[in-house]
Amino acid sequence: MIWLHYVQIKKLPGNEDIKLPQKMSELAAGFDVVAALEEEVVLKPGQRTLIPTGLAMAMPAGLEAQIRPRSGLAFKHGITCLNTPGTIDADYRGEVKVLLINLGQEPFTIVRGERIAQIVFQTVPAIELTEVAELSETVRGEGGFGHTGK
Ligand SMILES: O=c1ccn([C@H]2C[C@H](O)[C@@H](COP(=O)(O)OP(=O)(O)OP(=O)(O)O)O2)c(=O)[nH]1
Repeated sequence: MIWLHYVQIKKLPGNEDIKLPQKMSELAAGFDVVAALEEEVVLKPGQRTLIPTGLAMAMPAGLEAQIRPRSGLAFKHGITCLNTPGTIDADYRGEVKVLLINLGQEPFTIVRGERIAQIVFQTVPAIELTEVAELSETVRGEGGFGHTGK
């Protein structure tokens, strides 16, 4: 069964022309989001920039939204999200922004309305942290960071 979550989304003033995040196929996990830039931005190799989406959201408690790169932009141009996955908290009411970085060799131009990233919604488990003096024992113990070899 598919549980439907209701997320409110608002176009910020001056962004009435901006498309709402859109699934590009029936079962796509992500909603593509577009750049709400007033003027085009040229991202030089190694440069990062915060791109506005012109949108704000309100999710029910227990959801988060992740801002993830688009694989096509990453593969063809080296454009990715620096903080991937970016976290949008359910109580955040500011403009959703996308932190892009150009890891490619060429300058990359971003224009208004271009699909720059995707939003994937996730449920967040309710967690309560309990401080303890001793942790339960496991076979792995403190092994990590490649302790099982290649
Ligand atoms: O890619 C992102 C990441 C974050 N945000 C917004 C929504 C999120 O709820 C808020 C805070 O993000 P985060 O917790 O990652 O940032 P922080 O560096 O811990 O800042 P803060 O002290 O404002 O929480 O910024 C975005 O718009 N895009």
